[in-house]
Amino acid sequence: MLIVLSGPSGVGKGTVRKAIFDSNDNDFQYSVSMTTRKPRPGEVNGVDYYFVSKEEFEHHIQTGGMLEYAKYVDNYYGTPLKYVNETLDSGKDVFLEIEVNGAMQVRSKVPDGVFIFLTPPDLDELKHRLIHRGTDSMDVINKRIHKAFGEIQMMQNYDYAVVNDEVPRAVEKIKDIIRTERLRVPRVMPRYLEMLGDSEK
Ligand SMILES: Nc1ncnc2c1ncn2[C@@H]1O[C@H](COP(=O)(O)OP(=O)(O)OP(=O)(O)O)[C@@H](O)[C@H]1O
Ligand SMILES: Nc1nc2c(ncn2[C@@H]2O[C@H](COP(=O)(O)O)[C@@H](O)[C@H]2O)c(=O)[nH]1
Repeated sequence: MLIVLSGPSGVGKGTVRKAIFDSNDNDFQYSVSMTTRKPRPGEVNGVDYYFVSKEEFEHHIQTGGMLEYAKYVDNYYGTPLKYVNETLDSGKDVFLEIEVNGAMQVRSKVPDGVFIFLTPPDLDELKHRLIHRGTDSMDVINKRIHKAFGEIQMMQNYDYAVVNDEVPRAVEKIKDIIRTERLRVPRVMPRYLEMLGDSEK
C-alpha cells in the first residue's frame, strides 16, 4: 500500500509523520525525497532529504528515475521511483510526505494509493507555525502561505482530510485510516509500479 500525506507547508506533516514512525506499532517505510533545496541546520543528507544539484535532479527526471516531482517555491522536490518499487515489491507499505502537485501525479499513476490531506485549523495558525519554526525568511514564508491558498482547494481530491489541531489526535486519526485501509481488498500496486518502472527505463 502506498500512503501519501500532503498539505500546505508548515501544517505539521513532518511532525505528525515522525510521531507515527516513532510509535511502536508502525510497520511501513518512509520514502526519503530528493530536493534541490539547501539543507537547513540539523538536516541530514539521506535522512531528511537527498540534497542534490539542479543538474542531478533534472538527470533523474530525464532518465525516468522519479515517481513524481514538482517545483515548489524555486526548488525541485521529488520521490525516487527505485526505493518505492523495491519496498512495495518486498511487501512493505510506503509512506510519502509530499506537496499537492506531486500527490496528484501519484494519484494518476497509482489510483489504489491512500491519499490523506493534513489541514491547519486556519491560515493564521499556519503562518504562526511557519514563523515559529524559524527555518525560512519572511519572503519564503509569504510565498508558502500564498501557495497554501491553492493547496487547500485541492483537499477535495484526497480520500481523507485530517485537521492537525493537536499532534497526538492527528496521529491517531491517520493510524486509524491506515488500519481501515489495510482491511480492504488486496492492492495491485506493486505490479503496477513495476510495469511503470520497466516502461520508463
Ligand atoms: N498540531 C500542532 N500544533 C502546534 N504546532 C504544530 C503542530 N504540528 C506541528 N507544529 C509545529 O509547526 C511547525 C511546522 O511543522 P512541520 O515542519 O512538521 O510542518 P510541515 O508540514 O512538515 O512543513 P514543510 O512542508 O515545510 O516541511 C513546527 O514548528 C512544528 O513544531
Ligand atoms: N512533490 C513533492 N513534494 C515534496 C517532496 N518532499 C517534500 N515535498 C514538499 O515540499 C514542500 C517544501 O518542503 P520543505 O522541506 O522545503 O519545507 C513541502 O510541502 C513538502 O511536503 C517530494 O518528494 N515531492
